[in-house]
Amino acid sequence: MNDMTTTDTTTTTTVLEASGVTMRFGGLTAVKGVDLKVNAGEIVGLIGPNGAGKTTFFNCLTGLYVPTEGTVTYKGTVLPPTPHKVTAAGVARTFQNIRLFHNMTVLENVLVGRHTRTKEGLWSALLRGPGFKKAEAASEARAMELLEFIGLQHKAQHLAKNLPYGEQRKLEIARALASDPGLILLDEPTAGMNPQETRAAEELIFAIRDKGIAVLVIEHDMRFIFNLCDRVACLVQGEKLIEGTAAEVQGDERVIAAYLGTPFEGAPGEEEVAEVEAAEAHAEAEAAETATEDEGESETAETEATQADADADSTTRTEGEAK
Ligand SMILES: Nc1ncnc2c1ncn2[C@@H]1O[C@H](COP(=O)(O)OP(=O)(O)OP(=O)(O)O)[C@@H](O)[C@H]1O
Repeated sequence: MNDMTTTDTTTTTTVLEASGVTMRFGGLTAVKGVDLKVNAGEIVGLIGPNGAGKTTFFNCLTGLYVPTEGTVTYKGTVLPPTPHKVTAAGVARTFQNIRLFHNMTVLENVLVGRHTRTKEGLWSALLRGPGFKKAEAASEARAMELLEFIGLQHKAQHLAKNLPYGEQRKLEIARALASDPGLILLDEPTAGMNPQETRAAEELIFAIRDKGIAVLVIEHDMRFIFNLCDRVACLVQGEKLIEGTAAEVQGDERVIAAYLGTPFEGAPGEEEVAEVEAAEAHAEAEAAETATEDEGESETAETEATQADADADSTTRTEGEAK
């Protein structure tokens, strides 16, 4: 994206293509041979239970990790394995844990995101020559435009740390947009947000897509993801379990099983799940047995108490009669 004008979103050009991406950490394979495409104008969701490998996959796409195997291309060119070069190539991202410069202003945070698009060199910056001043003014204008886009222009001079949580997340998105990406990767953009903030985040992501920026988003909030995404891929234990439209993925029983923890055919850890279920069934049966025993005991105690009352009554009556 090089301006804020709305672009045609009907094109099917592939923006990002990950082929056979594998990431191993010693003996642990966090991502196993994952293929994924994001086309221009698309919002693609990446879901999966905790520890499924979603963030690791993002890190492989953005140069934070060099994949053990596989390739990642952006608009047909293999992405360089360094984060700032990936950003310069046109892929921006946000992080699961907000990474703002807390003691800098809102505007300064967005300006930091502009650095890959600023051509002025060190000497120009030090001497603050006319070239630098012109570039600085242009960057500031662009940053203000982005703040307006996310609705934070009135807080440009506030310190980032003083923003409410939902606005800090928005600011992170504005900072990522400042590098004029063609693709933005959002890692849990609604984490910790209330329902209103989540709704606003959804609108913001649609607006980003409408500006011609493709979106790949990781989220745990299923309602959010299925509302938002054109396609959704689900990772389970590092592998892509399924990819399809929101409706296809939402209704797939393997996805439901992955989230609810029910075993499905071929699922890793099936034996362990069966073992846990057997143990739970055993514990339930024992609890039911104990409850029956307790019931029996309390019934006996009740009978004994009734009998004792009856005995006491008859004694009283006998005593009365004797008087
Ligand atoms: N730098 C690392 N070194 C070793 N293991 C790692 C590293 N990063 C991630 N892992 C492991 O890789 C697996 C996948 O983790 P990852 O954070 O990618 O999952 P996730 O799907 O993003 O989870 P969540 O939804 O909880 O954020 C986990 O078992 C994790 O412990």
